Parts: sequence; structure tokens; C-alpha cells
Amino acid sequence: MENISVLGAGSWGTALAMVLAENGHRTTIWSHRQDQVDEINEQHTNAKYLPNTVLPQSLTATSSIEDAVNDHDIIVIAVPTKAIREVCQQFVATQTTEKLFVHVSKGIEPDSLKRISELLQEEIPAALRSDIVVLSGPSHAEEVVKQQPTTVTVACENMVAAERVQDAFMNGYFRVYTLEDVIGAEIGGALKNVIALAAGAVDGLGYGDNAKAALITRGLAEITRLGVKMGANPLTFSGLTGMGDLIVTCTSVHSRNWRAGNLLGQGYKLPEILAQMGMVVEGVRTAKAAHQLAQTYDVAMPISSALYNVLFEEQPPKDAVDALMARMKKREIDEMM
Ligand SMILES: NC(=O)C1=CN([C@@H]2O[C@H](COP(=O)(O)OP(=O)(O)OC[C@H]3O[C@@H](n4cnc5c(N)ncnc54)[C@H](OP(=O)(O)O)[C@@H]3O)[C@@H](O)[C@H]2O)C=CC1
Ligand SMILES: O=C(CO)COP(=O)(O)O
Repeated sequence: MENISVLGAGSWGTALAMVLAENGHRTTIWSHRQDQVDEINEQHTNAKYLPNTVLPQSLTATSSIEDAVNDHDIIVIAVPTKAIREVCQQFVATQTTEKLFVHVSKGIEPDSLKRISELLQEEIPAALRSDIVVLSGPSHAEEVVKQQPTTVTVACENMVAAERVQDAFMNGYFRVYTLEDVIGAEIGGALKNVIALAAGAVDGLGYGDNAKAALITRGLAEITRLGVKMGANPLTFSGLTGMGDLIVTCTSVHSRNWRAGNLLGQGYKLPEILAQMGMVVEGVRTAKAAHQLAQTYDVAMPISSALYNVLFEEQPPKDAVDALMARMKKREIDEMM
């Protein structure tokens, strides 16, 4: 059995901590809010993020990031992308021994255009980390906590580390695959949120299944184009961290990105949408990064660009769809690479 802590007590951190505790590992969850720590320890609930869910009695919470890191061997980082650096800076200051890190966040940092494993490499000195493993795939917390069949992938160049994480998480309802392609896993996981916002918007506009299928397929084409230029294996994008996650996020009412996009399509403004979501909508920030990545790598990303224009240039969603449909005619497959 492993000794594991999860940093971040939102919906995904809590759901993953439940899987680990149910698998029999000594599992601790860290929250920066003492009221939430008390709720988890005393009532075994996390009502804000996972209503109607009872947490395992064996899952304990702490507000001490020092204890959460130093008392455990595997550290799962489950905070939104924008909080990654700040959280790392808090624990690195007190960390004494090398740990295996797993990250489960899906985003790209705007401006630096760094993937999350790159942020972790920058923030955690090499002497304090053995490996960094990415856990990604089609997996809404709301279904995982109901123990509904779910598949994810853990990516790391070091297969020994990937298999250790696979063994820690895997059980009868949570099936874990391994992968060596860290870049592909991170690009697929981050960029699918941008396409999911667009998919929500076309639903909010009242368009149908044809439009949705077009967005998913052409969205995957532009994610693949970018990922391959960044060094990913193209086959990764037809796997769980690519197509799999794109399907679930573009079609599920659980998706915060889809829901935010849906409200955009209905005419709501971004600030009011984010205020009412109350949970992270990673695709908004990643849309900025995608816009910059498309320029940096000279890759056509028309759907991501259209979404960027809607989010940050006040283009009405319907005009953005009309502009996508009116693009110059293309060959389908030549455009993939
Ligand atoms: N939800 C899901 O089903 C899935 C989510 N993911 C990914 O997991 C990551 C986390 O998402 P999720 O759990 O859903 O997000 P939530 O919005 O549900 O929760 C985020 C958590 O991080 C905490 N947090 C935010 N900023 C800080 C900070 N600066 N310091 C400490 N804690 C902080 C929040 O605390 P507070 O309550 O105080 O705001 C909250 O506990 C995202 O990248 C997401 O894309 C991946 C797969 C599935
Ligand atoms: O990544 C997810 C499912 O795999 C969660 O997506 P949302 O952040 O859109 O809810």
C-alpha cells in the first residue's frame, strides 16, 4: 500500500482521493481552507464540490501543506493550472525528501506557453522529485464518485513510475492505461477544454448534432496538428487523452467547459458565466494560450481562434460560426498534419 497525498480538494482532487482511499492506500487530502478540512474530517463530505457524496472514513484532510507533502511518498497535484506555481512554491519551501509527483490538471500557462509538467519542473528542484506523471482522460468527478466505469491514462517517459501510479489508482471501476507520450497527453487534455467551450456554444446557439460532430472532428484535427509540431506522437490523439476526453467534455452536462460555452451561445457574457460556475473553467485561460501557440508554431487552429474571438474580442458566437463555415475550401486529410 502507498502513502499518498492529494493537493487540492475541489471536485477532481476529492474524487481521486476517494479512489485511492477505497483502494486501501493511506490517503490525505490537502485544502487551503480550514472549514473544508474540518468538514471532510468530521462529516466525511465535501458539499460544495461533490454534493450528496459520502467520503470514505479513512480519507483524512489537512490544511498543513508541509505535512501533506513531507509525510507522504506520492503527491497528486489537483489544483487549477493557474494555482500550480503558487502551490508548488508553498511546499517546496518546506519539502525535505524526494517525491513522486502526479498531476491531473488540464491547462497550458498563457504567455510562457508551458505545459503543466514543465511548470512542475521549473518550480520543484530536481533533487526533490523522482518523476512527474500525468493522469488524464475522459473522467468526470461526478461519475467517478458513483463508481461508474471510467478509463484514464498515466503518462511518463519512465514506465516504472507510470506503472506504480497505474497500480495505485487501478480498480474495478477505474481502469488505468500507461503511455510514454507526456506532450501528447498534456496537449490533448488542455486543448480539449477549448473545443468543449466551442461545443457548448453551438449547443447554446441551438445548432444540432451535425455541428457538434464537426467541432469534435475538426477540433481533434487542429489539436493533433499543434501537438505533432510540439513533438507529440500523432497516435496519442486518437486515445483516451485525446479523442476520449474530447468526446466526454464536448457532450457531457457535467463539463464545466461545455456548460460555460452553452451559456456563451445563449448570449451571456463571460464575467457573469464565470461568476455563476463557482468551479474552474480551464478552457478560458487555455484559449489564450492556444491563440498564442497557434502563432508560435504557425499552425492553423480555426476553432480555437474563433473561440478566442468570442471570449476576448466580443465577436458574437453566431458570427464566429458563420466565419468558420465561410473559410476557404480545404482538403480534409492534407490538413491533418
Ligand atoms: N472535475 C473534474 O471532473 C476533472 C477536473 N480535471 C482537472 O483538474 C483540475 C482541478 O479541477 P477541479 O478539481 O475540477 O477544480 P475545482 O474548481 O472543482 O476545485 C479547485 C480546487 O483547487 C483549490 N484552489 C484553487 N486555487 C488554489 C490555490 N491558489 N491554492 C490552493 N488551492 C487552490 C480550490 O479551492 P477553493 O475552494 O478555495 O476555491 C478547490 O479546492 C483542473 O485542471 C481540471 O481541468 C481533470 C479531470 C476531471
Ligand atoms: O476533464 C474533464 C473530464 O475529463 C472535466 O472537464 P470540465 O473541466 O469541463 O468539467
